[in-house]
Amino acid sequence: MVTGLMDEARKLSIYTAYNTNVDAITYLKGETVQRLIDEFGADVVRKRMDEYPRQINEPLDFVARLVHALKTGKPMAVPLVNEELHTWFDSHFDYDVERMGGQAGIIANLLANLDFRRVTVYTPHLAKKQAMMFVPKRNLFYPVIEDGRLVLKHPHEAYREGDPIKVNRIFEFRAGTTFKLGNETITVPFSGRFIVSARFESIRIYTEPELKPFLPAIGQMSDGAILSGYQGIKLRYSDGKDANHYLREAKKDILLLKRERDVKVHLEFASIQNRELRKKVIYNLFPLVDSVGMDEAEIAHVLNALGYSKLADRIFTYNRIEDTVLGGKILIDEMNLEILQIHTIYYIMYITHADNPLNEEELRSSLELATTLAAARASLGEVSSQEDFKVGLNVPYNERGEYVKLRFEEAKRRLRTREYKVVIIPTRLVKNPVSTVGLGDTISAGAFTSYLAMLRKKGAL
Ligand SMILES: Nc1ncnc2c1ncn2[C@@H]1O[C@H](COP(=O)(O)OP(=O)(O)O)[C@@H](O)[C@H]1O
Ligand SMILES: O=P(O)(O)OC[C@H]1O[C@](O)(CO)[C@@H](O)[C@@H]1O
Ligand SMILES: [Mg+2]
Repeated sequence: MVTGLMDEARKLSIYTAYNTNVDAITYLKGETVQRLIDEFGADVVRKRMDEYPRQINEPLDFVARLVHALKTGKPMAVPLVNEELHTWFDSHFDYDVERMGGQAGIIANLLANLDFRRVTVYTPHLAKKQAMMFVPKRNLFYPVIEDGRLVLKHPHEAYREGDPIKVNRIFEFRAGTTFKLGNETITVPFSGRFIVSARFESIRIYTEPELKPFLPAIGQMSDGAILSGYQGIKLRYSDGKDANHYLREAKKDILLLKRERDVKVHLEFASIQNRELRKKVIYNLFPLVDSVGMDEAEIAHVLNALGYSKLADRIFTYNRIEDTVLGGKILIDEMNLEILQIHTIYYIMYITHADNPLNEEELRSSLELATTLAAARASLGEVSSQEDFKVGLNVPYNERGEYVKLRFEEAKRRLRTREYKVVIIPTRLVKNPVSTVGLGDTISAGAFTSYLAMLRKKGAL
């Protein structure tokens, strides 16, 4: 059934923007973490963990946030604001794997590999190295303006010498890894990734002014748009520009995309450490988009920014289904979203209003496709073809699958859900994933496009 749905989804044309980067991946071993802790001293690390730095200014900030992430097993991302630290990272870690990073880049490659009709990707900075990380597929395009006209070229033909390049450091951690923090023995509870996101002045999240007038045309030729990268906006820049400026432009972009055709827009949320910025992104952009996707740490952060700090703490600490449903209901109501998708390690959930054109079974099948796609990527490292997708079908549901369903039924009885459609599926979880970074992007791309495919079949797109 999901294979048939994938065939439908593949008929779509998708636009995706804004963020791409190079992910430099390190696979963390217990000894590596131990060495870091020993270098700074357990007490010093613990003290900095209590201070909970929101950005990385010096190596100790990194070590403290990394150890915190490992202790909770949560997917976290912390901005790196001090460019000089690259040298420190280089002296402490080997980066064997370099690959496409950033929601827009990952999703563009994925959908192109799955033979979608047309994938148009836009990223404001396209250095040669970045461009070459795009897959050599003929259905993949980058918009270029030539003689005042919109021309679609493959990213390999569209790079600009001299564009800045952004490198994020990814630390993949695995459940069961152990190390000691002083007397405390820490065992990592879940596999995941810790992202050190480069946040430097030179990288901006925006559409170049020459391209902007063509956004209505791009919207018109697309069945859906997947936008992300807003987490990369900084509150202030030295040239006087600020987050308000970039968010105003981001709002214009969405309205322009929708001008000629009410193209559905999905926003893939990513961790924003700064609460002020997080709030701005939520309040400015969520009301303009149709669909939002995020992970469990992110929904907790979002609810916190909206003032629901107790609920946020509960989700962050216990990840209970009932709390996530409650949080999801709050979010789709306050932001009037058409659909919200939350992915967690054990389950994926959709929440819509009761009048959504799709029925619960259809919504579930969209999530089934999403987890199958993620399982394929986790097994293989990359989904390079339609055939690869099928690998996901052989990955069993996680061992808590039945428990998840039970708790969900309980939650539905306890909470008022009549005005909503809430569906959940257990994840297909790969025991030894090649990597986990980008699996959430994969889930969201699979979920949103299959959702669109079903809407289209019903004449609701
Ligand atoms: N080993 C695995 N096998 C299959 N799916 C996984 C595995 N590990 C994580 N996932 C899925 O990937 C999601 C990660 O999403 P997210 O935290 O948004 O990552 P990213 O932002 O790096 O894409 C999890 O919520 C889970 O559903
Ligand atoms: O927030 P940034 O720096 O744009 O980075 C996003 C990060 O999220 C991912 O896209 C995974 O979701 C990584 O590939 C990337 O490093
Ligand atoms: Mg994510």
